[in-house]
Amino acid sequence: MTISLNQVSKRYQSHWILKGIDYTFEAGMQYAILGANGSGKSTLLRAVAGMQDINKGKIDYTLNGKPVKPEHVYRHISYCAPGMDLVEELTLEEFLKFHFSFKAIRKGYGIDSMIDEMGLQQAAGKFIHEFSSGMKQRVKLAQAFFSDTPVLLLDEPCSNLDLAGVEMYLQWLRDHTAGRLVIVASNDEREYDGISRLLQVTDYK
Ligand SMILES: Nc1ncnc2c1ncn2[C@@H]1O[C@H](COP(=O)(O)OP(=O)(O)OP(=O)(O)O)[C@@H](O)[C@H]1O
Repeated sequence: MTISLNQVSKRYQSHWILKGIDYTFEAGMQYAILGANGSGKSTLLRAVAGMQDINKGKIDYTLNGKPVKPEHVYRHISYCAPGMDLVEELTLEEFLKFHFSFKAIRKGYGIDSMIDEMGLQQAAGKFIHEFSSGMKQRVKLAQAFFSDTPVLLLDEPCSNLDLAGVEMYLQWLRDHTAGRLVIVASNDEREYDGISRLLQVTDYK
């Protein structure tokens, strides 16, 4: 999917956070959105995901040369952010089965092999409300990476991860992104290792 931003601007109350963004995220490419705390990275990523209204401008989505209606965009996007909720009353296995009853799973993977990749075999039957913050972050990353979508949007993907978790993330970034549009919002260099297309939100103030 290609996502084109045309003069996209966003304000909260009277304060403009982003102004006049003209930028195209090309299908199959990897990008990082960079900027200081509070500069608007998460806001921009949510707008790209169709989850955040904008005050000016337009965002166009094209899949295999055909326009996608904004109300259908969510079907093609996987999104992961620290603030997003998991269904904590479910066990890990139940949660993954629930999530992947709505979104197709990437070819060659099943619930068990995914839990293996997450390094959470011992926690498969445990309730998510009993997980640590780093374990929850692994689950959030997995439900995004292993969904069979052409777009992967990752906000601060290494939040709460230990070193092994960061390695797991970087491995997934190498293994599960071929042919997908990947956009990482970050101010941690490890999170966009190897990504050369960088968008600075401070250029749009
Ligand atoms: N719902 C909201 N209502 C009012 N202001 C908001 C809202 N959400 C974000 N903001 C403000 O918009 C600005 C950008 O926030 P945003 O979360 O996009 O920044 P960020 O670059 O992702 O920050 P960080 O690196 O700390 O995650 C901040 O000043 C924030 O206070």
